[in-house]
Amino acid sequence: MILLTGGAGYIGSHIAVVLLDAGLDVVAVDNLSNSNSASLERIRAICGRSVIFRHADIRNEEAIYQILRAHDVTAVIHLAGLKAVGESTAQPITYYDNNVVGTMRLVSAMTRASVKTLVFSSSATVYGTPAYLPLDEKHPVAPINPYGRTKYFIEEILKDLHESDKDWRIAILRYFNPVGAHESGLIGEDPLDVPNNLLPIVAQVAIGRRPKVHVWGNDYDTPDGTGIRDFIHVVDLASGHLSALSQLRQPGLLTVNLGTGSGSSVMDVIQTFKEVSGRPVPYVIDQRRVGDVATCYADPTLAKNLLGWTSTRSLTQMCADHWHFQMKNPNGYRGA
Ligand SMILES: NC(=O)c1ccc[n+]([C@@H]2O[C@H](COP(=O)([O-])OP(=O)(O)OC[C@H]3O[C@@H](n4cnc5c(N)ncnc54)[C@H](O)[C@@H]3O)[C@@H](O)[C@H]2O)c1
Ligand SMILES: O=c1ccn([C@@H]2O[C@H](COP(=O)(O)OP(=O)(O)O[C@H]3O[C@H](CO)[C@H](O)[C@H](O)[C@H]3O)[C@@H](O)[C@H]2O)c(=O)[nH]1
Repeated sequence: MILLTGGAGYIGSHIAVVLLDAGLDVVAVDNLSNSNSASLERIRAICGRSVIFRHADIRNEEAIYQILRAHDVTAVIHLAGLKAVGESTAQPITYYDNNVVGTMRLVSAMTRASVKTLVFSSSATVYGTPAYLPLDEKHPVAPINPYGRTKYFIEEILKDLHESDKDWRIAILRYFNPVGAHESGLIGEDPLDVPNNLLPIVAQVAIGRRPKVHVWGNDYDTPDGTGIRDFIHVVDLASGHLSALSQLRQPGLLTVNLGTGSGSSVMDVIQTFKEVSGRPVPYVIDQRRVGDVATCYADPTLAKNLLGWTSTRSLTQMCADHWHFQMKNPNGYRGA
């Protein structure tokens, strides 16, 4: 049995599908602070079987311990956390409490239950401003906001834990920019508030929920002047977790990028989305957003060599699947 924290969320729901499809059993823990339990019903519709759901907070060590014991959990995939960069700057203590303290309570419960296999969701945001590209795992880490620092501190805590007890099997996965949705259109990204990330904004403009995309700067040192990111299909990202679990059959700690290795600009995304949706995507050029870097993409070689994992889905597929979910669920899971 795999415990999936944050299992009702965007990436968690896609990981649940990949795990169930691989024949594994899943217990999902989520406090639903940024998600809707409707996603869990949709998982059942896709896979023909369910995840077990426990509504709990990862900071509740006793509750997590009881769940680990009751379900004979052998490994944990840990996604639960807060992820909005701007909010983390306004509310740093909330972020440190939820993400860092939450992870400490979780690993304490795991230690008590003798469950020592952990896959952790980190982020390319730990690299901060790239000193060189593509970003490999040896690139220095220097996050530039509290959210990024929570990920960095958790990585360090997990390394210390592994140093202290070599029985631990830990995979730290640094995600680049997850986008898209399951091909069924049943699960996808459903931001509860105004989205910050590019794809959900573009999708909401294409469907008419917002008037236009604000392109944050077209004066970067990139071919079209707009920012470049390594967008990765969420289903490819999810399958990387299955590969990481297989690799953790031996004790050890690994830190691996999950990205495609190629970058697309903001204008590439808008143009591709326009093509796959057949809808206009009006945009306006605006000031640069504070804290943004010009270009960020992964060197995915280690993931290939160590995990035997590579991403396979194109930007067109990412936009098409994102659009499919948006069309089927114009108001997200609300009303589902
Ligand atoms: N989406 C991205 O761009 C991105 C990029 C890099 C890393 N990540 C990381 O991946 C993970 C999942 O991200 P996502 O995009 O699916 O976000 P999400 O908000 O959709 O999912 C996170 C889930 O965790 C739950 N949660 C939050 N705090 C909790 C707590 N204390 N106890 C129990 N549940 C809690 C939320 O309700 C939510 O369902 C996060 O850790 C995030 O930092 C995301
Ligand atoms: O309305 C928008 C939103 C975004 N952008 C641009 O689109 C690109 C991508 O922006 P996102 O906000 O979608 O993604 P970021 O790369 O800024 O950040 C995301 O990916 C990072 C990892 O690379 C971290 O995980 C971070 O938490 C997560 O939000 C940037 O050039 C940004 O300026 C716009 O032009 N307009």
